[in-house]
Amino acid sequence: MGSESSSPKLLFLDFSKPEVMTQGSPEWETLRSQVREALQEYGCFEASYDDIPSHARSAIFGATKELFELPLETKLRNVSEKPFYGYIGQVPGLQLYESLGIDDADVSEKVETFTNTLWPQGNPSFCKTIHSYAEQLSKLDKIVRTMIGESFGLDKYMDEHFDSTNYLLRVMKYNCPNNLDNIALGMNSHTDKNIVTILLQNQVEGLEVQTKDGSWIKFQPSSPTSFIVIIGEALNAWLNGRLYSPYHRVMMTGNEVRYSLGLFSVPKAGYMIKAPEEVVDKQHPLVFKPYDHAEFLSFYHTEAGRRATSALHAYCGI
Ligand SMILES: O=C(O)CCC(=O)C(=O)O
Ligand SMILES: [Fe+2]
Repeated sequence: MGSESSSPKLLFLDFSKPEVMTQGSPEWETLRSQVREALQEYGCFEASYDDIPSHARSAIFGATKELFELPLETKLRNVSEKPFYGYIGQVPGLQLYESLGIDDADVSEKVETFTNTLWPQGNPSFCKTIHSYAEQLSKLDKIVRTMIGESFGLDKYMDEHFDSTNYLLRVMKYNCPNNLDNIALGMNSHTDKNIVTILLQNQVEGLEVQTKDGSWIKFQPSSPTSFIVIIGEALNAWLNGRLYSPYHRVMMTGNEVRYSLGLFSVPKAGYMIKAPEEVVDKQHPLVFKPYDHAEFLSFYHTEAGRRATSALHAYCGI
């Protein structure tokens, strides 16, 4: 146990079969238990999801490259009043990493605004590719959340829950380390603070996920078309800590550039994340006071928030 060579693989769950996608079918219920099991144990799983076919995946990586090839001064136009939603790059200690954020990427007018900021003359094919990817993948996010909600008996809260979240698409590039054999940090170890994250990477590996016992699993997809679903602290807080929100990081080796896309479901400002009574009992006493995600993020981005082992516990732990 514990060594990287013998480390377990993440569970592989198949969201491609139509029977599985019919809410209430026996296949749906089987998958729902597997989702719950995977998220309790690892906080993440590998997913196959054919609703984004291979030509759409090629298109999204084409659009991603096109975006990163823009001059730096153009990419810097991607700004946002929300911290860390805009362009990020040239960060000291994180030189390989560069990313841009598209808020409300499932809403076509928002993607159009983003596109026109970077291409004032317009770029309809980029716009369409990004929007249809986000829109299609948001369905997988909703399936996963519906399954989790059902498995905890929270069906009656789901409409409000979905209405209180939106989607950020973050497009990421990790340059390769200069020296071969030189492992380099692509992204620091962190937990996601949002609800659910769904990642797609090009063929270049690098993502590692920490298990409860502290060992690191390298994400080695069973298929190059797989997604990885990771849950964030906001979902775990809503569920009164009943799942596990894993630390993960990106370690780069070799001489190929890694591209990845993360679709993040995020609580809207003003939505109080409060564990419903169904998930609180004697065995599971309340872990967090109700909190507003946007206010928590402001704390997280302070010195005290960054230094805390768990920023969420420091902010609103009981
Ligand atoms: O690029 C990846 O695979 C991981 C990205 C990630 O963890 C994040 O953006 O939160
Ligand atoms: Fe992450």
